[in-house]
Amino acid sequence: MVQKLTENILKEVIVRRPDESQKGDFGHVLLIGGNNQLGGAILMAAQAAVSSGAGLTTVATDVVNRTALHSRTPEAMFIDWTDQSQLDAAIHKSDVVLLGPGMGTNQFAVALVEHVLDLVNQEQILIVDGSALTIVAKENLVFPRDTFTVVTPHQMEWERLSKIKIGYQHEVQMNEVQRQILNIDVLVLKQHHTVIYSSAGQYQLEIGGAYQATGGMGDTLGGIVAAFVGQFKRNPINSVMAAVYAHSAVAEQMAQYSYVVKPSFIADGMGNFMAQVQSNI
Ligand SMILES: NC(=O)C1=CN([C@@H]2O[C@H](COP(=O)(O)OP(=O)(O)OC[C@H]3O[C@@H](n4cnc5c(N)ncnc54)[C@H](OP(=O)(O)O)[C@@H]3O)[C@@H](O)[C@H]2O)[C@@H](O)CC1
Ligand SMILES: Nc1ncnc2c1ncn2[C@@H]1O[C@H](COP(=O)(O)OP(=O)(O)O)[C@@H](O)[C@H]1O
Ligand SMILES: [Mg+2]
Repeated sequence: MVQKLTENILKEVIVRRPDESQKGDFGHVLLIGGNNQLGGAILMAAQAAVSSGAGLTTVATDVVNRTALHSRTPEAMFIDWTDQSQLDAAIHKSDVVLLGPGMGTNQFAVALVEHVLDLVNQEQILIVDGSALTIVAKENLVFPRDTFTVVTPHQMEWERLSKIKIGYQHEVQMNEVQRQILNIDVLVLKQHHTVIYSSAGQYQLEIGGAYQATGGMGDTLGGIVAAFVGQFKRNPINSVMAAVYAHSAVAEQMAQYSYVVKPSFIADGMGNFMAQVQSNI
């Protein structure tokens, strides 16, 4: 049975930060993506991660994106994704890896996805989105069994992965067997009124709307999810659900005075939104 995802999830997850704390306590997030054509995707994810409270954010991307990253989000660190030793060191240091926004699907991207799936360990959280999902589907790769894995496909990406056609992707299709075969811990099946499947049950978002139908909206969600699971560590499933709710709640607020809501505006609105939630506790 699909349950309604309510705003209560926000208060459960977004808690006051302890005074005795430092950036290392709020998650080191590594974002991997952005080829020489789709750099915007990883830039949006980076902006969203920083604005949603990731303690440290590193971006492994094509070198062509370095200046844009530094000028848009100087809080983020840069790694040239062809530098294998730097990349491996960054993967080892991170608490959360977001793999795929704007990555493209060429041979280099395929090898990179294989490498990252191989290297992540059981203490980390892996989020797979965008091109990386298309690669996993096309190359018949498997998600790591021991790493907590969150996937955030839109309906076509989910069709590629699960082989379930759009229109047949209702709740009974994502059962325990599929979860085990695909090694997915949380499936965020993005659509109008996104559905989230996990061992906690099936939850449907009932907020958000067509003002979100613009390129980069999912890339931004990926950054928010990464920041939330990185800093709110108590219950990763709840943290993913809170991220999904917050993303659309901010969009809904902005849609009151904007016909379309730019993904990067949602990123910028996150800090204020999270403060509102926390002060209402
Ligand atoms: N600024 C940037 O750098 C941006 C970079 N981006 C990056 O680009 C990469 C490719 O991602 P992608 O989603 O754009 O393309 P792809 O995986 O081919 O899927 C599209 C195909 O699926 C179909 N489709 C059916 N249902 C659908 C649904 N509910 N939602 C969406 N599509 C749906 C759809 O059908 P159609 O719209 O044609 O009817 C079409 O045939 C990825 O890494 C992403 O991060 C983008 O974020 C944009 C901004
Ligand atoms: N009509 C809509 N109503 C509500 N949410 C929408 C609508 N269209 C798109 N979205 C949301 O926007 C995001 C789109 O993700 P995705 O397709 O991955 O975008 P991109 O890859 O361009 O960043 C998802 O979170 C989806 O739920
Ligand atoms: Mg996407």
